[in-house]
Amino acid sequence: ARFLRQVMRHPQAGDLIRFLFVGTIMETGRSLTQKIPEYVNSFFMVKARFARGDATYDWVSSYLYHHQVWNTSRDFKVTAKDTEKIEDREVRFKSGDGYLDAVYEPTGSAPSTDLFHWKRKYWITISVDNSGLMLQVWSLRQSVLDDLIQEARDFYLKREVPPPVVAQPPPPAPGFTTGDWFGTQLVTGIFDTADFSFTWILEYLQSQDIMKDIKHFYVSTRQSDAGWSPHGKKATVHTLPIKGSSVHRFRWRSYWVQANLYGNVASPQISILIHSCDKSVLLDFVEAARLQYKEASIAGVHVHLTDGYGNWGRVIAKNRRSFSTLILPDGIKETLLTDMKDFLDNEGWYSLAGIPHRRGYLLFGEPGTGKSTTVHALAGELGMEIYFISLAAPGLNNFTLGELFHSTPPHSILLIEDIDCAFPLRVKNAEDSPRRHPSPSKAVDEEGHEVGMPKPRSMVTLAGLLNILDSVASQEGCILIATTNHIEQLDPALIRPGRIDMKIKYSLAKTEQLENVFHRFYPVQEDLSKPVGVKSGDVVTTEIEKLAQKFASTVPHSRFSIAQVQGYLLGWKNDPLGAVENVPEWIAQQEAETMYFVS
Ligand SMILES: Nc1ncnc2c1ncn2[C@@H]1O[C@H](COP(=O)(O)OP(=O)(O)OP(=O)(O)O)[C@@H](O)[C@H]1O
Repeated sequence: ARFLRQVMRHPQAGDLIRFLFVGTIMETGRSLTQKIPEYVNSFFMVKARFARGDATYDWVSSYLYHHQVWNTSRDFKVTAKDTEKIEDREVRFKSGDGYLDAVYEPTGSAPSTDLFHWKRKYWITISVDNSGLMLQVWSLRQSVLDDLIQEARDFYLKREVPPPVVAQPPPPAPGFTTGDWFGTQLVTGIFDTADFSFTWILEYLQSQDIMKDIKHFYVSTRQSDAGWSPHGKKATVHTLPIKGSSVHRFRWRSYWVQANLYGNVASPQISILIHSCDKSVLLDFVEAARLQYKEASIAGVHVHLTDGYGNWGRVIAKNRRSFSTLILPDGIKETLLTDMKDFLDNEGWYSLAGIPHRRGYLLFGEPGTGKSTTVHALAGELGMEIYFISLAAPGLNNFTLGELFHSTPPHSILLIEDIDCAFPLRVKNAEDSPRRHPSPSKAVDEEGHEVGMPKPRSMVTLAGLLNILDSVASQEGCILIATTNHIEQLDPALIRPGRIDMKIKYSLAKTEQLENVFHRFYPVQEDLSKPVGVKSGDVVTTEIEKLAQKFASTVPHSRFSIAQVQGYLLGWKNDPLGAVENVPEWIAQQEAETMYFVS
């Protein structure tokens, strides 16, 4: 204490204390003058930061752009672009002279600050820098910011200008993935040719006129592939967008969608990016495409062909064949149709009974008697698609056939034409042998065919085919229809119930069928005195019935196929009288030809 008193008595000590005191007060005052505005600011202001790449950034910036907040900007990036595909936050000129236009964008390289009077009520300070946007709303309430963002979002969803292009997705994996690469505001679906959904999506995009600005095409006049044609089956020239040519943005329902077409002609791919967080929107999109495709296939019949590598490839759209034009002996058509409908309607019964829900039909008989025609007519009548397999197709073996069976969608018709070609051709000296086909128990070569037997026309073996028919690969809910001209060449194991449940024999034309074919060529309409299209002199509607009977009684029954009779009638398509009068000559000619070939 004595030391302290001595120090205080020192003349400079008082100055030092005063200095410290005044210094402290000044420093406190200085920091208060700094803190008070910050405090006042934060008290009267709500701040929000929006990062580039985030959906909120897109909403708010497009909203502000629309309200001309950046009209005062003095720092632009200028690029030449096609202004038909204009993006937000760009000043645009449209010259219409076919050249690209100059497009201005605020650079954001140096921070800039603008003031926005929102709703003539709230002042908002807006700063832009490289990382994004900063908003300061002059208000005590955060709800003002909430309202602003909500309004920006609503504006964004309703606006007519598409959102910015999203970069091409990485190499696709089949199926759906939700916005892994782009953040949670995008839902992405990838579709490639190997999957049926590819055709649905492509046709859907084309039907919405979405690809009208594509500039590079693969052009083909040969393929009748419904998938690629913008005008369906009527077009004679088909176009397939080529790699790198297309990114399309469009509005679907209330969402913005970006469709990218990429890959090459052999394996094109489509990715669909939807500006939404909700995966179900993508599922709805696919469903809409599927339904449209289904409607189109009700108008016609889609036939899927194989690509030789175990995949379903091209799709052909065929005209729907009316069931009434199918001419079979009484009751056959009705039996087939009723049986198939019953099968399709009773899936639940099959599962309760523990029986695999699949059904097989064998249509056998002479060529040209209507087996393939029956399948087409049934597909049209039941609204089903045909998946067509020829066992003699190059590249088809037990493995690829299994793959095809496995990837056939339920509720379709799997058609195997000429199923006998999987087995060795009959040889004369083997004719009477009880077993003419390779037995799984006999020695087989490396391709699975029995040693010593004549080579079959297909790489698919009987054992392989039986395995596939029984295996789980065989799709449930499918109708298998096999056709053959040589039922006698089929192994009994192949056509036993469970594999083939119903066998229908197709015979050469009987009298009633001949009459029917005649009527099909010269249809009669009640209000016309002449049959439709008939030119020959005196024939009137009432006479057609008599002519049909005469024709049917002149042509020997069970001698000619409907295809042969049809071929003859085509030569007289406007002249029923001529057809009847000249038919004996045609018959004699046919018989002479048959004798010539037999001898
Ligand atoms: N029963 C039929 N009803 C209607 N048209 C038929 C009938 N049979 C044959 N045709 C006509 O003949 C043509 C050939 O018929 P389709 O191809 O159906 O015969 P197929 O029995 O399948 O012959 P293949 O055994 O040679 O394949 C078709 O254009 C079809 O219009």
